[in-house]
Amino acid sequence: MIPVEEALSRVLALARAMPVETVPLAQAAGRWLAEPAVARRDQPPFAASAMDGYAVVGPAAQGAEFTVIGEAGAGHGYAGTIGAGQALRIFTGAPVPAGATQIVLQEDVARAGDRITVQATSHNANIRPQGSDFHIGQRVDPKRLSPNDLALLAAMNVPQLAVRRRPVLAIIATGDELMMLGDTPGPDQIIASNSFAIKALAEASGAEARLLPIARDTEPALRAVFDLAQGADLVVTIGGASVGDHDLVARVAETLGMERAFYKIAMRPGKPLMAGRLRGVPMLGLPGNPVSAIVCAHLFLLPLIRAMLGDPAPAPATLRATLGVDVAATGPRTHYMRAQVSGADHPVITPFDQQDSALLTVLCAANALLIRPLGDGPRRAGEAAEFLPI
Ligand SMILES: Nc1nc2c(c(=O)[nH]1)N[C@H]1C(S)=C(S)[C@@H](COP(=O)(O)OP(=O)(O)OC[C@H]3O[C@@H](n4cnc5c(N)ncnc54)[C@H](O)[C@@H]3O)O[C@H]1N2
Ligand code: MOO
Repeated sequence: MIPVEEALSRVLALARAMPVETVPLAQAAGRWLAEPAVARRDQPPFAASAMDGYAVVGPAAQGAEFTVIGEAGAGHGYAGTIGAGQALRIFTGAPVPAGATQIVLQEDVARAGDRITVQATSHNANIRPQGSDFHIGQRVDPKRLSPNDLALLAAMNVPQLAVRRRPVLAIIATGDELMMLGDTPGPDQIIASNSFAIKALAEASGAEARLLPIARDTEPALRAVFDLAQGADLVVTIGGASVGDHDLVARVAETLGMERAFYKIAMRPGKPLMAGRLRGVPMLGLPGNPVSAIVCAHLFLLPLIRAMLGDPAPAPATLRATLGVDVAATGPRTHYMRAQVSGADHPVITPFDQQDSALLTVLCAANALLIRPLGDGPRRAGEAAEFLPI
């Protein structure tokens, strides 16, 4: 058994950056930008009015009078220049005319024909200078693209983006007891439920996941499903990782040439995790117990996917909280306890009493994994602890 940190660094060492492809901006949400994108214009491209009102040569004090000589709207600038005593009717987003230094809010003037009288002194210019958001040439560096990033890049007039290709993840559930959702389970069977969590987690992290047929517990069946995984960028098996007579994953993967990075980790749940390189791509053998498989996905699969997509800091980001209850000493494995964190400013974390790695209901009630380091002594309520939000 190797420590979790060592296992993670060996998993990340399996990652190769995905190739780059170009996609239209409208299809780039959630994708990983691979190369800097560069603004092709200033924003705003001209000094723009921030308010509906009147452009004048300021400062406009209470009682000042101006003659309105024209109008500018968003998309319709005014070609002339504003001089002392003159005002231009102007609307939010319109280019500020030459000469004007202040936009007086329409609420702050009284208008009679083409004359306006300022009712209240204001020192706000209400003008957004040219380039006050960004300048031509400003870069957006590689990152995962949020909806906000897409708005920024669109404003920068960048229609195409160089992004990492999504890694294709092949998911192989193994075991004679498993049935596909929708089929009728026999008396000794359960639904292959883990695959759906793994698929959803991987897709939320930027991969494209494919559920392969369930592999029965024979070497030829497993080999046949491994063959179906060819072409994937990443292979994940679920189950069959332990020491039982029917746990064939390691044996079959090795006959297919898997170079093992490690097998077995000092963690709970997830001890029988296996990792390596199979037919040129990373492979993770997740344990079958539902919570073990899903916890291992958070700790190893998602960081691996992030590393393949170019994330420079792919490791899981942990947070700190105060223990809500006393906790017992840990054994020789780091324990990832299903827990509830509450309180935004001063988070308090409380693990569930039930920690069996088969309990999906407990996992679903949890919003965090309380990390109890291996070999740690008992801890009292009120002490600090680390957790991983899930
Ligand atoms: N003698 C020992 N027995 C076990 C050990 C051990 O060290 N010595 N380790 C235990 C630990 S820890 C785990 S975790 C499990 C993992 O075993 P496997 O990876 O071989 O998983 P399976 O035996 O195939 O299945 C375990 C459990 O999970 C259910 N399962 C499997 N796949 C799925 C799926 N896709 N969806 C939902 N549920 C699934 C399966 O039916 C079993 O109930 O081994 C312990 N045993
Ligand atoms: O991964 Mo195993 O559940 O440690 O139960």
